[in-house]
Amino acid sequence: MELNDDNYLLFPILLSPSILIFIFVWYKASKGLKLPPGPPAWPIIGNTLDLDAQKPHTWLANLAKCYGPLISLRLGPKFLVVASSPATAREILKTHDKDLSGRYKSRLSTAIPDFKSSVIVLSADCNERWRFLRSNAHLELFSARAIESHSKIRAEKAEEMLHFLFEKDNEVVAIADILYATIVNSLTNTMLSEDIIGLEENVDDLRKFSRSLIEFAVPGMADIFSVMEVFDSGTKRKAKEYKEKSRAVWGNIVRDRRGRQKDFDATRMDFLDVLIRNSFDDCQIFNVFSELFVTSDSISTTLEWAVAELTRNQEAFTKLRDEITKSIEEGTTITENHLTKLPYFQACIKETLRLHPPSPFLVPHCALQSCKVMNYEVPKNSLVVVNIYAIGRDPNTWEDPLSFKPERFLGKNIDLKGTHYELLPFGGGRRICIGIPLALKQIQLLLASLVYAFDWSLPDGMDPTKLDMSDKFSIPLGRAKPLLLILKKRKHLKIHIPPPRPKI
Ligand code: HEM
Repeated sequence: MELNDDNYLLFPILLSPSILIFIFVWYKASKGLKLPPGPPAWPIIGNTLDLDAQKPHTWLANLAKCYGPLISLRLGPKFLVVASSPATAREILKTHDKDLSGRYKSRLSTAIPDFKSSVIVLSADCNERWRFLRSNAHLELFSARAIESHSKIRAEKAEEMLHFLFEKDNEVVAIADILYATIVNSLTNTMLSEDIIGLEENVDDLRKFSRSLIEFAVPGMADIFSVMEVFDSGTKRKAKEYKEKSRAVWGNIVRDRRGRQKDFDATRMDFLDVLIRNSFDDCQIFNVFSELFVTSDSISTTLEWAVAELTRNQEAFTKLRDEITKSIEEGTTITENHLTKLPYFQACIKETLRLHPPSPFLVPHCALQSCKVMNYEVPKNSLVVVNIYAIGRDPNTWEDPLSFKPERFLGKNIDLKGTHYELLPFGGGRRICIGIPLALKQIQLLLASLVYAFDWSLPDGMDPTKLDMSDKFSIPLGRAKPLLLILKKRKHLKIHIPPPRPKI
């Protein structure tokens, strides 16, 4: 029998008297702690059955309204601590950053060979290996020099997307899929100098693989209730699937490159060469790449939300297009550098990330040490999350929080670098996202290209103000229904878009 996260029927059988005694002792001991407030918990199972797995972000936001900006819940014998205000986020990501900078070590992550020595996002703590990978990824992919040197790749991929969409002129397109394939290829070209998917291909399989990695960062039922380990065949199966799929995606590329190392040309070195030359084995390389490529989904999801919001808010769309148009010289291409100087454009991106953060809880942190946050105990090994979805929609922080109003950011000194605790789409502290510069460049270039090159409309003459904006919980937090859009190439485009380069 396979254990899955919805399977609670085994509890009565599993809870033998000795286990009950153990949990009772633990429960009594934790009673003495002054934990953050939270909803009443059942003995033994805690709040596990209360958790709304369909909409945890809104459920936890509502709990914060009842119990305050720092709450605690019990997942069996484990604690979950949730911060839902700028002040409590600051406590987690700045004041207690060192103690709370761990990641959850799930059974799934320990079932993969060499996992802990080849991941950044999911590294259980900030150890030497994490530092090595983080600094090398920074140097090769995200430093100012690296970002600049890869700008050609991003421009080429944006042009490929435009040509593809010109071909689909006036047809209905699932815009997130095309953006996703564009971003995946842009990222894999940056990391290992190759495309891995065609724009016309179905992206579902690749996206499914990418989303399966999220499960590595959170506890499943067998993590929470160790008595269930005996029934847990799901972990083994998922680990096997991950290994097979990661080999299928990266295996040939890595094998090929190893074969070409004798002709190594230092002037064309990419991140894959760096890993090979630092003696990473195949599995380790697959882990590094799988983890980094997951982020393409966050970028395309952000763009899909931005396009949906701008479709619904015609006034904002017109203002944005005017600003972009004025900044482009006749006969030139859209370039990344001038986009950073457009205030309304930057405000639209911040406003999208405020309302629709792809990671509504960041990547869950884990307490490496017990510590006191705002006079409450956070026990060692607690799972600690910041509900940035709740913070972004809190009327105590934002006026008219549910409306898309980029103007709110104009003239305000609020950036995305993790020190303005009311806006934290990339997290903060030592586990802050290292891909911020790349993610922003990519979002800016692709959004500007779509706004500038096309007139947008919805299928069947649908009224844009009636567009359904519901979300469906997943990581990244995406739209409940994919955005279907008709893009019509604008007449008299004054930018130059070179013809696509023939594929070799
Ligand atoms: C819209 C796009 C993106 C969003 C919203 C985003 C968001 C985040 C968030 C919330 C975290 C966790 C921060 C925390 O735990 O406090 C994170 C971590 C990370 N991100 Fe991103 N990210 C994006 C794009 C990227 C890209 C393009 C890359 C690289 C290719 C990247 C690489 C990483 C890495 C390596 C970490 C782990 C840092 C660590 O644990 O030390 N991200 N990101």
